[in-house]
This record gives sequence, structure tokens and C-alpha cells, in this order.
Amino acid sequence: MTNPVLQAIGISKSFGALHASKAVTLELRAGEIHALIGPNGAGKSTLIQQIAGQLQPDAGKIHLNGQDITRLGTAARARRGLARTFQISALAMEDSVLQNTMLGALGAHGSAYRFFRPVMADRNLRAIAMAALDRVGLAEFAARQTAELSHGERRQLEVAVALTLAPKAFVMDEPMAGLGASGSKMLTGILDGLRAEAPILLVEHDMDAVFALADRISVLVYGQIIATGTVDEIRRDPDVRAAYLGDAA
Ligand SMILES: Nc1ncnc2c1ncn2[C@@H]1O[C@H](COP(=O)(O)OP(=O)(O)OP(=O)(O)O)[C@@H](O)[C@H]1O
Repeated sequence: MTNPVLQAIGISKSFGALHASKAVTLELRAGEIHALIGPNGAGKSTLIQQIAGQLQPDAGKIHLNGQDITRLGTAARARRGLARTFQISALAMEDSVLQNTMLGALGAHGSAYRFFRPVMADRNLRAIAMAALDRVGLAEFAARQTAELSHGERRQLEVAVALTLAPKAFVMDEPMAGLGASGSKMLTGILDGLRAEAPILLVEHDMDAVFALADRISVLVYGQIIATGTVDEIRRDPDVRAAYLGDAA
């Protein structure tokens, strides 16, 4: 088996007396969507923040392609190919869909600081951005102001911006949140195809999306991973049913 792309190795984090992550070990392998599920307050966000670099673990390490990135901040991790998506506030609402995407592409492919006009005239960046927009079904919206997009289309745009970074791994925090049935279906289809480009660590409460997308699922309860397995293994796992899924499985 190939080496994991992204690893959390023995991650622990406490807030006072509360152990939000207890020696969590998790692997994201090439080509997979690995869902992280668990009840409210289980520690999913805390773990994702440590993986993305917003929070420093008390103990343990984060590796990206075998390299220790534990001490790097979010920007340095992003430059190394860790794409954290679904922070909608990162989009400039007054700019066009294409401008948002090209500025994302500039972060990864532009070597020097450039003023905005030359950036927008850069054919190479434009081609990278248009390819990313096409990939998520937004090419025909390139000239629209981002503020005009629906909630679901903004999610698609976030994916396009992340794609311009040529990511090695995606970390996605509740991408389906706030989307209606058709938005979820559209985004599920997009994520389904993305795993071939880079594996996805997916935190998601929408179990239909999780069961439709995940190659493997890890279940976090009280800061600990109680099971990792395929959808079928997790659905059948008696500990998971007792702690989390109940009759919903
Ligand atoms: N900065 C913080 N200071 C103190 N306690 C925190 C902090 N961040 C999280 N916690 C606590 O750590 C525990 C895990 O929270 P976390 O948000 O990681 O869970 P979660 O699984 O993401 O929950 P949800 O599904 O509701 O988003 C909770 O008890 C939470 O109250």
C-alpha cells in the first residue's frame, strides 16, 4: 500500500480539564474520501483545526506526504498543498467569480507580488482558473459577481479556488451545511469526482452524503476514534451503533 498522504499521529489536545483529542491517529490515503463523523462536541472541529494548523496539539504530529508539518501555520500548510475549504468568508463578494478563482491561482502559481490588473491579464492564471471553474460547473458564471451566487454555488466556487492550488489533500468541514437537497446532491457529485485529484478528509453531519461518498469512515466519540472502516463495517459496528448511529444506520 502507498504511504498515507496526510496523517494525524497520536494527537492530543486539552482545554483545561476537557480532553478534546485523546491520542488520535488517522490516515488519509491517496484516492480516498475519508469521513470523520461523531456526535456534537466529540472533537471533530478541534481535530480538523489541528490538522489545518489553526490549533497546536499538546502532543502528537501531523504529517503531509511523510513530512512533519506540525509546527507550520495554516498558510504554510496551504502552500504545501493542504487545501482547507468551506470558509465562505474567504471569498470577496464584490469580485467576480473569475477574479476570486484567479486570486486563488495566484497564491499557488504566481511567483511575485503583482498588481491586480496584470494578474487578471495573465493568460496562464486565467487558464488555470477557468479549468477549475469548469471542473465544478461554474465556467458560465465566470463574469458574475460572487455576491449573486447561491449558497450552493459559493460552495462550488470554494472548491474551484482550492483546486487552483493543485492540492495534495483536501480538508473539508461540513460542506453540506445549509445546502438544500439539490445543492447537496450537486456538491456530492463534485466531491465524488475530486478524490481522483486529491484525497478528501470530510467532516460531515449529513449521513446521506457520508454514506454516498466515503471510502472509509472514522468515528470520533469523546475525543477518541472508536472505529475506522468501510461504510458497511461502520454501519454494522456494534460500538458505533451504541455510541452514535443508533437506529439511523
Ligand atoms: N477553544 C476552546 N476552549 C474550550 N473548550 C473548547 C474549545 N474548542 C472546543 N472546546 C470543547 O471541546 C469539545 C469538542 O468540541 P468540537 O467543537 O471539536 O466538537 P465537534 O465534534 O466539532 O462538535 P460539533 O459537531 O458540534 O461541531 C467540546 O466539549 C467543546 O466545548
